[in-house]
Amino acid sequence: MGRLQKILIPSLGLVLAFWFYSARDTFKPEMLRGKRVIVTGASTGIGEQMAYHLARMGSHLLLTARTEAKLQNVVRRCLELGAASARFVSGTMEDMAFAQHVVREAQTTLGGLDMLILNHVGASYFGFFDGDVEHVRKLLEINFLSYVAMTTSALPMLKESEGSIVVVSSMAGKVGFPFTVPYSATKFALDGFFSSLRQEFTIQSINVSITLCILGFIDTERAVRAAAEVLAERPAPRDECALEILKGAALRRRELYYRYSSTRLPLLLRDCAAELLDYLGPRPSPFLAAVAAARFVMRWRHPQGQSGARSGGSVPCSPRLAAEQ
Ligand SMILES: NC(=O)C1=CN([C@@H]2O[C@H](COP(=O)(O)OP(=O)(O)OC[C@H]3O[C@@H](n4cnc5c(N)ncnc54)[C@H](OP(=O)(O)O)[C@@H]3O)[C@@H](O)[C@H]2O)C=CC1
Ligand SMILES: C[C@H](CCC(=O)O)[C@H]1CC[C@H]2[C@@H]3C(=O)C[C@@H]4C[C@H](O)CC[C@]4(C)[C@H]3CC[C@]12C
Repeated sequence: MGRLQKILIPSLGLVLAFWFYSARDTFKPEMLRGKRVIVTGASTGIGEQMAYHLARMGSHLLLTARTEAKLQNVVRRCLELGAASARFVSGTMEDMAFAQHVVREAQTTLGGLDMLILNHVGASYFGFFDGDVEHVRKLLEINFLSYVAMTTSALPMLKESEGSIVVVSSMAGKVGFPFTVPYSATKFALDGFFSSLRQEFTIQSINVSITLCILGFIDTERAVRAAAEVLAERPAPRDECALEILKGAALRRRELYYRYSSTRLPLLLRDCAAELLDYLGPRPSPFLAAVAAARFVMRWRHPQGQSGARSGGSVPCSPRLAAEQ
């Protein structure tokens, strides 16, 4: 009987887990047909690609970014691809009044809102933190506060439609890596705000889903220009990334990882071997990553050599730079 219990209970657990995961909904493009969607940061990159996918699925689109000429082209292409309707509002998300204005446009032109896709990101840099506090403040306004402002304004419409909020974040919003200090701070803030808000929605039975998207390196122009020479990782395609975000949103997933292998798996490591993940960092190159891993193991086996080994002035020294010195 005892042996039967030892086998039967875990087997039952496995069967239930398999049933739970395999019985989850599957995505169909019709899910987004006729939906009224705002996409921010839609003039280039992942936002532009999301607009094209939504257009093919027959959604109503309200696009926004700063550059009017680019938005005009994206709207034209969306109409060619089959969007139910497509329009844009141009302006900067440094201005919270503009963020709220975009949401009001959805009310007046679309008569409501089903999905709010928060994707825009202000320009930053890939390098050591330079101490520019004003840059951090400005980036927080663009990458975080405007997301809060738009969500707050859109909530009455989203409650009405039982709609969705999609927050495009990054691995840099889950794990601290060198060279993205201001950017990473804004992405961590998004997790804090939206993960807490999701809990409150559940408590209050508010049927508005929040999908937090954790992305790795994607082949958009700006990201490739900033980081491709430094990172060993090959960037993933932006059109596939855009589609995965929309699938996750339509299925009302709480979090989405793209690509899974370069985001979810390192995050599992974060929870059980955070120091190793710190040492590997944003994988500079296979050789330097191996050097960093070897150094980590050596230090782990001989902990007396630890003090000061990682400090390089006031800013921690990364494995990449440490190995280069
Ligand atoms: N590419 C990558 O490797 C990764 C990207 N991500 C996230 O994905 C999202 C999209 O990134 P990606 O497509 O690469 O970025 P892009 O730089 O290609 O696009 C950024 C968009 O934001 C708009 N934008 C920039 N500044 C402002 C502003 N002040 N006000 C309003 N709009 C602005 C830009 O348009 P315009 O200049 O016309 O205003 C553009 O449409 C971001 O949230 C980013 O953090 C996450 C992980 C990795
Ligand atoms: C530095 C880039 C922004 C440049 C600019 O604003 O002009 C960053 C934009 C996206 C970043 C990548 C990202 O978010 C995913 C990874 C997160 C890790 O913490 C670091 C490596 C990333 C590939 C990261 C690299 C910098 C960006 C390309």
